[in-house]
Amino acid sequence: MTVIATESLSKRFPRVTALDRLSVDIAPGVTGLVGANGAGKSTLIKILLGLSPASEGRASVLGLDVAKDGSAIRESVGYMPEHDCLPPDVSATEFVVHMARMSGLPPSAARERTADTLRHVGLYEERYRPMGGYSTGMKQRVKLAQALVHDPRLVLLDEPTNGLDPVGRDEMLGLIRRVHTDFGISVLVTSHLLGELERTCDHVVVIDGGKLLRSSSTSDFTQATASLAVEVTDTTDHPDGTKALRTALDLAGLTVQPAGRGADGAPGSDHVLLVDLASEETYDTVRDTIADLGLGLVRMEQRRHRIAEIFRSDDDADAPDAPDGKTKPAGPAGASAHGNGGAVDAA
Ligand SMILES: Nc1ncnc2c1ncn2[C@@H]1O[C@H](COP(=O)(O)OP(=O)(O)OP(=O)(O)O)[C@@H](O)[C@H]1O
Repeated sequence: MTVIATESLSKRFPRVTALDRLSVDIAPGVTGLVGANGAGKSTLIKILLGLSPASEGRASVLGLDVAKDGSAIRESVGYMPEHDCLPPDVSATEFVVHMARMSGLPPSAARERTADTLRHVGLYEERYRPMGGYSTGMKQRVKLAQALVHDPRLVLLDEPTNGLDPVGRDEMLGLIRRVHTDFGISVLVTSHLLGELERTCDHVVVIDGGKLLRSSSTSDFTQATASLAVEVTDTTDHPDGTKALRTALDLAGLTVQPAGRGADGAPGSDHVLLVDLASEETYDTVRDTIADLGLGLVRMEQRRHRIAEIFRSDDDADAPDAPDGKTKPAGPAGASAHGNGGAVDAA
């Protein structure tokens, strides 16, 4: 079963091709749509909602044709737009009730659902305050609440973590996950941060220049790219701390290489080591080895993923279909014609 299916979907504006023969099937669950700014994410969402016609190709949402059934789609689908769209003088309650009424709910059901959804997004206490005084995080929560209020089967969330600090991001990602686990609603969530979607989504679709780069389960992405970037200080005992650490980690049986220069030509650092994340214990081994050597730890973090790595893993695997058979990659050759390589980082 698919909730969203596109077939050779294209959208051309006079100066730019925003979507270029995009074919992808999205199953129920939480799916991340990742791409750099301008990759075509918002354009795809607008087509899926029946708000903007495609130039070519076909798309269906919940089995409905986007070209013909726009209003039926919008009845069953919630939409959280990217940009700020909240009237500053009204309260969250007034606004979400209004959106519920616009979706066809009778007044009492609209009030009830509004209270439930605002509670779900953690805005219950502040719900009667004018939204002009809300923080960015609170505004994002109201936008999420209005997308959920009419009890949709699917929600399309356009950059819901935009403008949030790391804590706010984590909270929003947790809420998004619970939209599916608590209510069974499928989610398509866009971001330019691959790393944050990896933590939240069952499946990740990557687009670049309007083309499909890759569509696969999140675990496939993580396995393909998991490594630990480690940077240490030098000491009097170890004037080249990085070298000493590399030798010790080799002896401890870990696979280590210098970060050097990235495959996409981005500058790396001679002082950063990349350690293959064989298991959770890798963290402990690295920490203990650094402590034994008496070195200072500057940073230890899961390595940032870059679009270039996705190209590389596609090459290595000869652009295979995902195990569930849903993937139809456009292939790295076509995708690399666009200039956004390296612009998508992990959170
Ligand atoms: N109405 C429009 N007229 C002309 N060009 C457009 C229009 N809407 C989008 N585009 C162009 O289409 C491309 C894809 O834009 P889109 O907004 O879908 O990207 P995005 O992945 O959502 O990026 P962002 O996160 O920056 O919004 C961009 O080059 C954009 O400038």
